[in-house]
Amino acid sequence: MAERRFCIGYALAPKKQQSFIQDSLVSLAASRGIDLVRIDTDRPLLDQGPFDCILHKYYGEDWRKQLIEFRVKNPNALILDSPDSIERLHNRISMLQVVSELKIDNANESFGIPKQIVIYDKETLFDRQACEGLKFPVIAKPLVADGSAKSHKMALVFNHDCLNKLKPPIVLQEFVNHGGIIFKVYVVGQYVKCVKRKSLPDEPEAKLGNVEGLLSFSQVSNLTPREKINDKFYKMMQLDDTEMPPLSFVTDIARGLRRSLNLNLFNFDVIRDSKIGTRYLIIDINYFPGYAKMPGYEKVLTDFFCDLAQNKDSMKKSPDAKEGEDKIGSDRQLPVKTADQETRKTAIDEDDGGQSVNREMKEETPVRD
Ligand SMILES: O=P(O)(O)O[C@@H]1[C@@H](OP(=O)(O)O)[C@H](OP(=O)(O)O)[C@H](O)[C@H](OP(=O)(O)O)[C@H]1OP(=O)(O)O
Ligand SMILES: Nc1ncnc2c1ncn2[C@@H]1O[C@H](COP(=O)(O)OP(=O)(O)O)[C@@H](O)[C@H]1O
Ligand SMILES: [Mg+2]
Ligand SMILES: [Mg+2]
Repeated sequence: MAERRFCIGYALAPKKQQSFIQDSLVSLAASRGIDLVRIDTDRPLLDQGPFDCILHKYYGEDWRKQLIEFRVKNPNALILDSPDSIERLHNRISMLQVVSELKIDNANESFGIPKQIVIYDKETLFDRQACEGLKFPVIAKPLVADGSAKSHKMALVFNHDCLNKLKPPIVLQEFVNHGGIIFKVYVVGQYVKCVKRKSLPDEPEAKLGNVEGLLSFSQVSNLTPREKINDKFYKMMQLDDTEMPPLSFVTDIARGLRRSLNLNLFNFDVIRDSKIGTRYLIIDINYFPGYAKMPGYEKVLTDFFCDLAQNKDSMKKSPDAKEGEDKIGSDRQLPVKTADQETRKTAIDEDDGGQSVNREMKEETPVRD
């Protein structure tokens, strides 16, 4: 009898397709019975396939409608992830709301989000009262985080007078000194990996040479060294010497976020408050991030796809998904392998191929079925 293969159709923007769909991933997945097939987004989705699963980072009303139709015609197919769940990450306020609602018992470390306010119009920007209680410097971030270049354009603002240079709607978030290092926590289903990256330098380094009171920047952790805001600072700073956050703590947060966001594929940015060394602040959550930057991403993703293939048949509707609701995929997550506990692998390592620690961890039910 012919081998039963699991077909995953992917719909990705060209840049994403180029970085994520590498030959090494396609061939490893194929060797384990998973076919990765490109979806032509210029053609109707229903004319393509058949697909057991759709993997997508693709937007627009038309695409959403096509996914709804696809779901009606293919009730057993998985859609990763639900457009509704992804949507929540497209607004920098709703994105971080889940963090504030998360409860994790940890005696040594604490977590939260930096103090922030949202400004919808120019008048409020001039209103000093609106910013009362907010300490400068602040980072001004576009409210919308839809993946456009514009949505990554930030400004470090040193005083209230400079706010008038900004274009609402924006979020003003207190800048927190964090030693110039950011932790990026990648989540792929039950798998969690934390890496270090360079970030904005602490004040006053960030302010050095700045006379305007406002410093614009974009995608700091992805910049080449030449483009770094203050290269001298990074030379002085030792990325290698920075201690990682405790593995179990990061994993607990990742697990909690995965449940409440109802997403399988995301990462989040965490900084450690230099003033309170045990306080961690989550500043950003991204859907389907640059996984190809994770060493060994092919295996992590292939393992995840194989888990999907194995567990697909046992996936059920979640109790809170109403019939006919415009929820695609959000009612489907990978069920746990045992009734209430399972062993899973969590990895913490350095971004640039440094030391890597893999630990087997016991965790409670990581996802609901
Ligand atoms: O392209 P990459 O590999 O830098 O990945 C970007 C992510 O970088 P990261 O994995 O966190 O280092 C990036 O993360 P940051 O916002 O830089 O924290 C975003 O997830 C970005 O997607 P979008 O533009 O917000 O839709 C991601 O871009 P897309 O590839 O999804 O367009
Ligand atoms: N509250 C903050 N305090 C200090 N640095 C921050 C803060 N928020 C963001 N940053 C820095 O700005 C960068 C971009 O901000 P982020 O919210 O992650 O936006 P993006 O979605 O474009 O990645 C972060 O990677 C970090 O270096
Ligand atoms: Mg970020
Ligand atoms: Mg982001």
